[in-house]
Amino acid sequence: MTRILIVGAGATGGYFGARLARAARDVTFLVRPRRAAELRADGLRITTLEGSERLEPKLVTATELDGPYDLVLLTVKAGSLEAGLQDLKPAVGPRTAIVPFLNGIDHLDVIDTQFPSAVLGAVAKVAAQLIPDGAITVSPPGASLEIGELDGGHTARLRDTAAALDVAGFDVQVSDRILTSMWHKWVFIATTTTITCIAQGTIGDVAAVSGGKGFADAALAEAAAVSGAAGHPLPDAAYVALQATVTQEGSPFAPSMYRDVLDVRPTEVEHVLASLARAAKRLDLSAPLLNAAVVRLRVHNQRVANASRPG
Ligand SMILES: NC(=O)C1=CN([C@@H]2O[C@H](COP(=O)(O)OP(=O)(O)OC[C@H]3O[C@@H](n4cnc5c(N)ncnc54)[C@H](OP(=O)(O)O)[C@@H]3O)[C@@H](O)[C@H]2O)C=CC1
Ligand SMILES: CC(C)(CO)C(=O)C(=O)O
Repeated sequence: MTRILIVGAGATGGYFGARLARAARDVTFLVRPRRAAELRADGLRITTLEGSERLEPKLVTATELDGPYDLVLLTVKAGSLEAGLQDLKPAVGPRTAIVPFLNGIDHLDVIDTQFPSAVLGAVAKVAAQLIPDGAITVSPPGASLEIGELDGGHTARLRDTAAALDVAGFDVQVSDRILTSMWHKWVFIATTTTITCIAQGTIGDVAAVSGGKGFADAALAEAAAVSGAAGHPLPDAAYVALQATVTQEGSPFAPSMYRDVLDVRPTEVEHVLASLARAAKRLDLSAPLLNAAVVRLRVHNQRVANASRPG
């Protein structure tokens, strides 16, 4: 059976890992000592609209890793990427496939440098949150995972990975254009983060005020222009659908980075927003809203860092 290692048992790793464990896949979570203690004491607790469940997950810490796994789901945030890859070293062999859940695309090169040819492209979708008591809450509309070889190839490891991940609780799709899918999700996450973090409200809050829809439209236009100029244009129908989503009245939607702001946690501003703003600059595109959101979130991150400094 495919040996699966989930790096991180936070919102996404905990949810997808729990679904795989429930389906009797051979799943181990690589966690740090504090999370290991919490999970040993309280179990891995997941709450969805259908109810709550508790699992006793198989855990390992970095010093306990004893050899390669077949498949690694990398579910740490961007700020923990380098350290996570370092910890992961004993678990990656010549045949290990790594599936990263991170938004954006810069991590692909970082992983490839450390573990050449191991990484698959991936788009993870779920609205999940690790709450302060260590449980994970998941909101509708459900979860999915799209994976693919970066060169679009149809390899045996891709087929094996998809088969190992094909369980109840999330959809799995294989794509021969995974980089484009990653760019398009990046457009979505950067747009909704820009809208909600600058305006300090949900998508519905912004759509409800005068000027809100125009602001949301403009944020989408900036992000989509970068994707297009980078070689991944949004098809017209996808653009129109995104436009409807980001201007939808009554929408309670808020991306994970806005939830991070509300909960006073550091955001992935450099990886998700600043990187796209830099791409805009390289491509000679103007992106004033993206740049404003970058500054807004850098200030937030600085406040969080200052607050956690002793004295
Ligand atoms: N949340 C969401 O709805 C979605 C998030 N994403 C993306 O997925 C990624 C993960 O997000 P999310 O799951 O929300 O993040 P969380 O913060 O909820 O979970 C990340 C987990 O990684 C753990 N971790 C960090 N470093 C290590 C390490 N070296 N070894 C083991 N565990 C480690 C942290 O544990 P600790 O610090 O306690 O040790 C934490 O529990 C992000 O890039 C995000 O953008 C994508 C789709 C949806
Ligand atoms: C947009 C969403 C919820 C999709 O899974 C996401 O990736 C995030 O909020 O970080």
